[in-house]
Amino acid sequence: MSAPPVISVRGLRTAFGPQVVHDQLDLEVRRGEILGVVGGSGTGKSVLMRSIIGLQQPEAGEVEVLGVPVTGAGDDALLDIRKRWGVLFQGGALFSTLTVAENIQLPIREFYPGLSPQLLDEIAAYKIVMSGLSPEAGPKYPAELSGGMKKRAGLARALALDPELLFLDEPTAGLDPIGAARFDELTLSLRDTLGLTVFLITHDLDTLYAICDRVAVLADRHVIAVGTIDQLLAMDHPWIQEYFNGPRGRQAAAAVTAHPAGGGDHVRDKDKG
Ligand SMILES: Nc1ncnc2c1ncn2[C@@H]1O[C@H](COP(=O)(O)OP(=O)(O)OP(=O)(O)O)[C@@H](O)[C@H]1O
Repeated sequence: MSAPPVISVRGLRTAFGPQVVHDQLDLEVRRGEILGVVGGSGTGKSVLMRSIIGLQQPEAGEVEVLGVPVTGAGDDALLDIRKRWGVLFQGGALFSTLTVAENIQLPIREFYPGLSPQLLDEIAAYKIVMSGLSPEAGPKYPAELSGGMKKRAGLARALALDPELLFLDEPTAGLDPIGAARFDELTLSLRDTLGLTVFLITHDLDTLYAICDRVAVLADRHVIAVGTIDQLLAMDHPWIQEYFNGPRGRQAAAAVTAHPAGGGDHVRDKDKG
């Protein structure tokens, strides 16, 4: 019997006034996988993430996360489940008036108000190192960080409560290719060492090839396909073909073939198994 999905979305319908963003959208995310979510600009990837984490109430449909219904859940149920996921929003969403360490401590204080300042400092220092920042980043303010450091600080905050599930909204956007590849490696190694499930919105084809186990494609207001890249390539949907088989897609595929030590092998090997 297969394990229950970590995220289950059924029949989701989301609208803003007359604009219907999702209709009859279904999606399942499996435990331990890195699921890439792609789609043209404005197809509703971020809105989908917000619906899954209870920030956007759908007009219809059901969302379950870690076996807990999110749609229509009361504040108490949501509070309990929010502890079990971490979110890196687009742009990092760090509080500019707080240091990196204070940003990381914020969700911990919210859920565990009795912790001593010393313990909070220790936890923040641990998350900072875990996210690939140097310890000196702790007392810095977001304005003093580079784009890549901001992403890592946002990641450290997302990891603050030792989540089982991580949501990443365009984590490599705005990073140079080397910084983006390093962030991909970090995501992969955190998934492997912490046993995380990762819901990853991205436009970055290199990320998809390098670290995603499966990819969900959003178009026409729903998920039109989910599968490994090889499985998607076998479909004749025009957007999928243009996206993965266009010049950038072919370049990303070639990069994985040229550097077989990267995560792409892991994707393909896993698929074969
Ligand atoms: N709070 C809101 N109020 C009204 N419309 C919204 C709101 N949030 C999102 N939308 C609309 O929903 C649609 C989907 O937005 P979303 O941000 O999910 O797209 P996306 O697929 O993540 O795009 P991108 O790849 O450009 O980030 C867009 O047309 C957007 O304008």
